[in-house]
Amino acid sequence: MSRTLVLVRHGQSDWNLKNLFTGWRDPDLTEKGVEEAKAAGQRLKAAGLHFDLAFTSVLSRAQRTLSLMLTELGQEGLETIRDAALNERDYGDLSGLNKDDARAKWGEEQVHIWRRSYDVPPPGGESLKDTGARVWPYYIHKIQPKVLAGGTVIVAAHGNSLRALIMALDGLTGEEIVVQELATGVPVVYRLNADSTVASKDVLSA
Ligand SMILES: O=C(O)[C@@H](CO)OP(=O)(O)O
Repeated sequence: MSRTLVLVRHGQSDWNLKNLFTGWRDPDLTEKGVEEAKAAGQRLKAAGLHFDLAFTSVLSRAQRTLSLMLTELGQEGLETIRDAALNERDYGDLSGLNKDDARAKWGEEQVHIWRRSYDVPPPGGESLKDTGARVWPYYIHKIQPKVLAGGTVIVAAHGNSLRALIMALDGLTGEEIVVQELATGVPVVYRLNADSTVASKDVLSA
């Protein structure tokens, strides 16, 4: 029984590089992002992982990251389910704004609250709690059953949709998740027990 779940945040996007709030906007990967995705695939291969199913969002940066990893793994044709439930948190009115310009306008503290607090949404957007409200049911109903059936499953998604998932898997509180960051292109490998609790967690960093 493999019961393995791998989470990977997409490689650097063009808007990560430009320091813009991205959310549901759809920039492509940068060259660095492409290299990060390939390196993630190589690390998964070196760890001996072979996947039964993939999940990703409907956004290009996550889909392309998945496709680049699967090419490295020699699994280009892997069955893949794409769903907006795994999209990045919606940044609302901040989408497309420069993060430093936002700090200059609203102050460092307010921008940090919008970016990292658990339940304060940015104007017109989603808080991490709101993001979890769509990610957690999707995980419980669609992803977890495949893992508990013994599968090896990869999820290529986004900084905040994956932080919401990690909060649930690791049993973190709203205060504890605030300081958790997720690097681009770094696979996090969970092995689950039959009762769905986490048996082990390994971060495959460079
Ligand atoms: O802009 C975004 O959508 C996210 C992820 O890049 O940024 P933040 O780190 O502010 O949550």
